[in-house]
Amino acid sequence: MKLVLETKNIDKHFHKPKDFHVLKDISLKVGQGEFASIMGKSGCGKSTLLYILSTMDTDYTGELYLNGELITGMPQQDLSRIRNKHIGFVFQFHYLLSEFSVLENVMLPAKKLAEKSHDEIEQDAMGKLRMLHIEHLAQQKASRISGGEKQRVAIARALINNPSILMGDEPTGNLDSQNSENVFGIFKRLKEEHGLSLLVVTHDEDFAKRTDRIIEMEDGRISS
Ligand SMILES: Nc1ncnc2c1ncn2[C@@H]1O[C@H](COP(=O)(O)OP(=O)(O)OP(=O)(O)O)[C@@H](O)[C@H]1O
Repeated sequence: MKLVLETKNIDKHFHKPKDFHVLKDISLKVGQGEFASIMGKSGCGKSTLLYILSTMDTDYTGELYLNGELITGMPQQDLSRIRNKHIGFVFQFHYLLSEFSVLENVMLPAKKLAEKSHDEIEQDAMGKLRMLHIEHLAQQKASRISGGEKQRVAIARALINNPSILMGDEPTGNLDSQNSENVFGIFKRLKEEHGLSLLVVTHDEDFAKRTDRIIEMEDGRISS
């Protein structure tokens, strides 16, 4: 199986207010087309780990590989490009720009990457909206759509640069059960129809049970 994400022996300490060994010897692998979830008690280090895996935090020891390439130690400028191109991120809160239209929000990460023309990016963005059955919302202001719709727009935005992996930090944490189910269905379809890899931190056992693999964390370690 082709590996999309791999870590070797990741350790991290917080130094303030006192030394705290938050991540301990984290080695994990996520293959192409794999849908994995991370579970564990509040405070066990899940978000801290996801921050490192998504290349936003570089203050750790050990190694992080994306598509077989060593990411650890790369200059910030390269990291930001790799992040934008290869990693999609969906948070608990959608972080859409409320005064921009849905379409403009989805186009933003592709504009930042600046590899395609405005028209191509617009076509791609409409394609993602169609895929998520929200193309009718394209011209709506982001502030004027429902919570479930906002999360689907956030997923479309995370997919606009065709990432290798989609990461989620409690992506259904703010949603009711019907909208959570919709998001699970979308993730499953992305895996099955598009071969996307997904790694999702969740407290929702029902969600996690239906992923390919649950990575259990306990006190900064992977326990199973
Ligand atoms: N910047 C920081 N400085 C010091 N300690 C921190 C910092 N950020 C997080 N922590 C601590 O590190 C531990 C792990 O936090 P983290 O947010 O990764 O946990 P989590 O498993 O994602 O929790 P939750 O499920 O509640 O979101 C917690 O004890 C937290 O208080």
